[in-house]
Amino acid sequence: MSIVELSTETLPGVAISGLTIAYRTDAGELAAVSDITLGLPAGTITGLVGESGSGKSTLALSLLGAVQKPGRVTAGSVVIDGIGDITKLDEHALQSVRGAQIGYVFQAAQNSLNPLKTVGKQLLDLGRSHRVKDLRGLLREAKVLLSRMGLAAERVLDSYQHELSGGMRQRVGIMFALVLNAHLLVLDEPTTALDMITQANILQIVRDVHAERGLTTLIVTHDVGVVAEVADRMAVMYGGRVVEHGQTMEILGAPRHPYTRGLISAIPRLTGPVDAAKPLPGTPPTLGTIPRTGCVFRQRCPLRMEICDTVAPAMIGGVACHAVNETEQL
Ligand SMILES: Nc1ncnc2c1ncn2[C@@H]1O[C@H](COP(=O)(O)OP(=O)(O)OP(=O)(O)O)[C@@H](O)[C@H]1O
Repeated sequence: MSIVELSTETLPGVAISGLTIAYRTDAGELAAVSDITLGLPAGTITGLVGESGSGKSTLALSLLGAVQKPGRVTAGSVVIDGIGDITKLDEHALQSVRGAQIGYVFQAAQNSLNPLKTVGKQLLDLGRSHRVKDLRGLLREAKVLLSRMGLAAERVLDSYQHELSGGMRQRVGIMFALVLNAHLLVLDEPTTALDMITQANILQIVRDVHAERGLTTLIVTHDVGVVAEVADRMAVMYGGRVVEHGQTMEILGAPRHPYTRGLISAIPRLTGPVDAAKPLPGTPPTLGTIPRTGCVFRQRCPLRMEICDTVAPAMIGGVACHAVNETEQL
């Protein structure tokens, strides 16, 4: 195996359509992700951003067919080029695509290694579980990736989790996500809990590996700064819905949805007055308090209109907001 050059036709794009994912709770089955339609164009990095509880991880898990009980996909599809609708695959088929075609690094990847086995041993386990015949080739590929990420490959493969720093474990997680040559990469909060320098370093690695390998990447984060740093495109989630999506530079330069505007003006700047950052008033909804009719953002919205109480705004031109759509049509 080696790092391969891919033509754009072979890259897997993803089409999420009308996707709804609900969790069973004491109060009944409640949607954590509601009617999301979103494309991840082949070869791009998409940043999925939103506050805690907005449904980002649930959406990311659905790309791997890995939504866990008590959760389930209740409507819609996730079609990955070359794989098909992942929501329709059985567990056996899912196990063979996970890792091999879809690489992933989940939240808390820093603690997800097996503490009792060296990294190298875990790599061989991964290879065997995917019936890789050339295990030497797999080790070679892992070493290439680890060195590429600035690590002493031999030493890392011989190490146990506790012998590696948080940033090193994170890079090991990325190696595991890519070593089977996956072309779709899902990263959930890959830099949370890392210091600024290590965070910048990991993001640089994500950008480089993405470009070198021609990946399609989804990066989940609560940090708009991370999106600004790496993502070509971005999608903003609130209360289980995507409220705005498009090119990162366009959205950051001129956010249209009132929630996106709030998110961006809440970021403290390095320059300028220290009190210039304006936190969004109010708190985001939880699974039990997401409004089930009308707009999910209306309780915190400065542009609220009567229709927002009863009708969920459709996504028009990349933004789902009655007020914005009305103003832009004038
Ligand atoms: N196993 C579960 N059972 C019940 N509810 C769940 C479960 N997992 C998540 N939820 C709920 O679904 C909603 C979305 O959670 P999710 O983890 O997808 O959000 P998130 O945006 O990724 O947040 P965070 O950044 O805090 O992980 C939340 O209200 C959460 O409490």
